Amino acid sequence: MSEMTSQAMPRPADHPDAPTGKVAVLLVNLGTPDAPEKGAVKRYLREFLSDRRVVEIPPLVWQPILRGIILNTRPKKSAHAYAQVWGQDGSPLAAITARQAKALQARMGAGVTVDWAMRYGNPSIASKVAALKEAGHDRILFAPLYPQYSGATTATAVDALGAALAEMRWQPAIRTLPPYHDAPAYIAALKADLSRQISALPQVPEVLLLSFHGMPERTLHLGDPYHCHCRKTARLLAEALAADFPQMRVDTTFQSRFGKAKWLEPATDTTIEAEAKAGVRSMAVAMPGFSADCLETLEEIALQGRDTFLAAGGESYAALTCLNDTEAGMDMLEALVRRELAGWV
Ligand SMILES: C=CC1=C(C)c2cc3[nH]c(cc4nc(cc5[nH]c(cc1n2)c(C)c5CCC(=O)O)C(CCC(=O)O)=C4C)c(C)c3C=C
Ligand SMILES: [Fe+2]
Ligand SMILES: [Fe+2]
Repeated sequence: MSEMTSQAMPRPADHPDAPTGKVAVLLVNLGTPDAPEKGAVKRYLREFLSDRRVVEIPPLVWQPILRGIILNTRPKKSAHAYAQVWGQDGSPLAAITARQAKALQARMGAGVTVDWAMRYGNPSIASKVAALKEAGHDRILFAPLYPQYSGATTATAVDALGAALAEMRWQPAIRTLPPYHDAPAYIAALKADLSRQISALPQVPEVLLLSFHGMPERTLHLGDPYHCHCRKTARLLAEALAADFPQMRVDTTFQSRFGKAKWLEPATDTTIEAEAKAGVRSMAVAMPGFSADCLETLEEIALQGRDTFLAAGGESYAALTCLNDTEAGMDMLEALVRRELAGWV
């Protein structure tokens, strides 16, 4: 068949050659168990902690430890923690990410499809990328919702995207959202939302901790930019907040330590205790590295953190919420996404 004949032939809308040109945004976060139960948590932790981007110990050494010890002890403890924060609509991380996608869809209008996926557990990145392609999206903005880049979060999400694309004969075109730790829209959203929350407290706290998820300290020396990104976010945010709350001291800490290696310091839990013991009576903790509230913010910081602070002599403790699907948070997401979609829509 000549080129001319084939071009003259009418093409049905569902023909694979039909130029659909549909654009999608896929919001991605870490992932969470399907239920706050031992079995579901074990499946989730097996996938998560088998990721060589997350635990950088040779598999021949790590897998026996993971399967022989950790997966026999941690799921029960973690399931109990998840049960304390589980809501009507499931895991907070999944429920909030779904709400962010819905709110962004409303802002972007019918010209762009917005969906969400998780790096571990469900809904998987592979299933969503395949479904978007199937539905005629030939351009996808892949947006891992980690303001600070790390190998253990951003890179592994992009790895999973790459693995999904590797299964496709005809791939969609891809853009990925870069880290946004110092984006003016991000710092402005945090300043607005945290100022609102702090102003609603009975008093301005003496100390505000900016608590970021930790990482093994070794990753810093290997060149992972995560620690530097956290420090820069903290500096810009502290400068922005100083205008509204000049008396409030702002410090940076790292939470959620896992395993035996040395992690980034200072640690959030020991700092909360040390501050109370040193005479600080009122404290607030913000977690700017989390785009959505999750186990690590709602259980570790809001519940355990309060117990620690009060037991050490503190009197007033507030765990501030993440940007989630607040107006400020959605203004930021919309701005970042529109910037990345330039030329596509
Ligand atoms: C926001 C950035 C995150 C970084 C960086 C990060 C690194 C990291 N995490 C672990 C181990 C665990 N993290 C767990 C939960 C968890 N971690 C993040 C985010 C980051 N992790 C989130 C958003 C969550 C919450 C998930 C939820 O369902 O709500 C857990 C599981 C829970 C538990 O059993 O405690 C583990 C384990 C490592 C080892 C690591 C860096 C190498
Ligand atoms: Fe984590
Ligand atoms: Fe934790």
